[in-house]
Amino acid sequence: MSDSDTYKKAAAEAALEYVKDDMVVGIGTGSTANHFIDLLAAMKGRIEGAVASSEVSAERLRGHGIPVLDLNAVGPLPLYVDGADEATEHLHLIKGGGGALTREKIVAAASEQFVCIADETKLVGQLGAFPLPVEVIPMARSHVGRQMLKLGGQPELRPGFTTDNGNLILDVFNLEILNPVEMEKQINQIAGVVTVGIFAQRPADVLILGGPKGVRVLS
Ligand SMILES: O=C[C@H](O)[C@H](O)[C@H](O)COP(=O)(O)O
Repeated sequence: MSDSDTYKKAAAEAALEYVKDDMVVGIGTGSTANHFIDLLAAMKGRIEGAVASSEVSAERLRGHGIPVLDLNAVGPLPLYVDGADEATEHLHLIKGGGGALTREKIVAAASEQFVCIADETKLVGQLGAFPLPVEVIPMARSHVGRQMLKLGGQPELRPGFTTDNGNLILDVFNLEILNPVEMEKQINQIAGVVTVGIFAQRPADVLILGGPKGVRVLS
């Protein structure tokens, strides 16, 4: 296992303490969330099940025998655990490197507590070095791309990628995200945008960072 993977796993392990008996747990997507899913398997008899933020996570949960439930059938969730591509000390995030941002934002919005797990290299002073994923309706691809140029970013269509919702991803390079809450609102309002990968209006509640010196918790 690489160092980065070891740190991701350590963060995932630390998140297990937020899981309580009989919970339905919201589950994210990506390599860090995968560690969490694998560790959660040991608790499968104690939780009611999980709501997945992607088909790939649902598959992995089922592979461990963890029941995957429909968000509409379970109502608000007590806990959501997911990774991030970038995080600030204000617990604002960029997510969507794996393309699952829309369902992730839905599950985060429907959860009382959002515990974000990551290796400590994800902690940044300002969001935006990671190209910002924006999920768009296919016919709006060019229109949204032009609006991103006006905001100062360079959009690139993620090649050969379709989201679980049948849409496309624009990865927007070099955006200066000085005010994540405002930028999230502004991009969300562009016609054809399904979801922008800034998670600031609903930030994480807890950020668990794994690193060479152990695990650090920001909240
Ligand atoms: O769409 C994917 C998600 O937002 C992931 O949580 C994010 O890309 C981080 O992934 P990883 O844990 O693999 O670094």
